Amino acid sequence: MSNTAQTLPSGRVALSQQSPAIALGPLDGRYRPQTAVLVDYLSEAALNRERVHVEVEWFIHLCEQRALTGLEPLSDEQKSGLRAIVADFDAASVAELAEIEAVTVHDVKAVEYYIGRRLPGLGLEHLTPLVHFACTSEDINNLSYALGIRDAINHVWLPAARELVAAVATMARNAKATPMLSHTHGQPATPTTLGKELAVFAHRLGRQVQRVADTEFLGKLNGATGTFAAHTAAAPDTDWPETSRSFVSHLGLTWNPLTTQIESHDWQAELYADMARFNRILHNLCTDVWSYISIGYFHQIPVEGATGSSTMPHKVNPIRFENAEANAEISCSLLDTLAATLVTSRWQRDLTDSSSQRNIGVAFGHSLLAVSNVLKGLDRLDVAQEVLAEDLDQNWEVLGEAVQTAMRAEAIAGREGMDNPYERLKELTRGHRVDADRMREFIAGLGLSEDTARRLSELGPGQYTGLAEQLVDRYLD
Ligand SMILES: O=C(O)C[C@H](Nc1ncnc2c1ncn2[C@@H]1O[C@H](COP(=O)(O)O)[C@@H](O)[C@H]1O)C(=O)O
Repeated sequence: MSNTAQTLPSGRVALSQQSPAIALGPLDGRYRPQTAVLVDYLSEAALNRERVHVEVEWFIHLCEQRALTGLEPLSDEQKSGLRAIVADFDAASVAELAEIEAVTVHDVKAVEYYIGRRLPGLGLEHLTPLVHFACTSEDINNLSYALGIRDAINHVWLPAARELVAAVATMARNAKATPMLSHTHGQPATPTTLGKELAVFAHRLGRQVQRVADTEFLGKLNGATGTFAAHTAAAPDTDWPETSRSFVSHLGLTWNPLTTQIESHDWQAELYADMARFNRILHNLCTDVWSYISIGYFHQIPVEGATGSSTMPHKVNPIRFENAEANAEISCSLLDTLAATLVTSRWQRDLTDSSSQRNIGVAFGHSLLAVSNVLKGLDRLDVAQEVLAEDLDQNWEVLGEAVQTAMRAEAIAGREGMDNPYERLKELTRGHRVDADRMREFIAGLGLSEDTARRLSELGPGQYTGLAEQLVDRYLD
């Protein structure tokens, strides 16, 4: 249903009819400055440009391979003329394709005609039947998507994700020796360091980034039902599987030899599962940092001129982390849907993948937005050392674990009087606040060996951080 009226029934201006066009979705509207970079790889226009690219390269490949009687390798001039169709693809090309597609009602057929229109200018009119030769649309589509997704990953998503991992790792190193009370189950627990906790996130995110970087981008070109039927009917003497393999490899993709009409999309499902996992770990980082901000462990550095709350002037809200949470969730829901549905296609094909793959850029865009907001948010955090120290000092009972474990070691070494260590510490600490004096007095009265007693007496909650600092040094990449 289209609404072409300039005015709505309410008398309001029809925003849908304004020029320049007003976006429906936030990625092309409010958030466009952060996400426009993906338009070059994952927009419909980029898909069509990639389709032109694949058709042109297949045309050149068939000539180079002399795959049909009468074909000769093209001259350098002819090849660069063909490749210029791809290089020069612009807004006018988008409009022309739309005009052709309005007639064909078939997007890939429109690309074929678009290229065909340009062959006379290159002295190649006699080779018009070679455009889209023996191809089904999916031969072109799967390769075009694989190339667009690969480039979006390599040129956009991975650099952003790596920048984020590096930023978290830098924060982790800077805070590797900053003691912090832990909160397992939300309750005071064995202290750690802020840096070690951030290192966990850098490590986790880094693993997912590596999985994404290792993605195998598969492609196929084998005709309407994956059998090279049309190819062999037309030219039985050509080694079509090899011609297909060398073509797909020449594009920089991994050849998939066994498919139905469609490339099975399993590699996409694998990639989206990894990206979704990255988003979820990022979401976990956001909610942890948000919580640390809320209990004062981080100060947020106010942005000059910015407003926190429209009514409460004192506030600096953690909006970057909240925005990232929402965008990570939306990205995950799209990635999950794509991963779950793309692996299924009825019999030799149904067209659901065509419609759902049009949202790949949206899924990537929301993930990119989440990453960009976390980067901005982290950049405006200061560690509130005094709050961290004060919280540790209020929770001396967390040393109960240290004392009971040292007592066990003493008992195993044969020292008398070390009975029921856990129970004795439980009696002292469970549900009670224990201050420094009480804990030290208790330790002094235990009858520990001189060495252990000295070591424990030097321990406060701020020193009971185990190997946290060394773990950051040794294991954070
Ligand atoms: O090579 C072929 O085309 C073979 C054909 N299968 C198709 N394969 C790929 N694309 C096809 C197919 N069929 C339609 N279309 C065109 O896909 C477009 C779907 O539009 P949208 O739902 O917006 O993604 C829209 O442009 C459709 O016209 C078959 O019969 O098996």
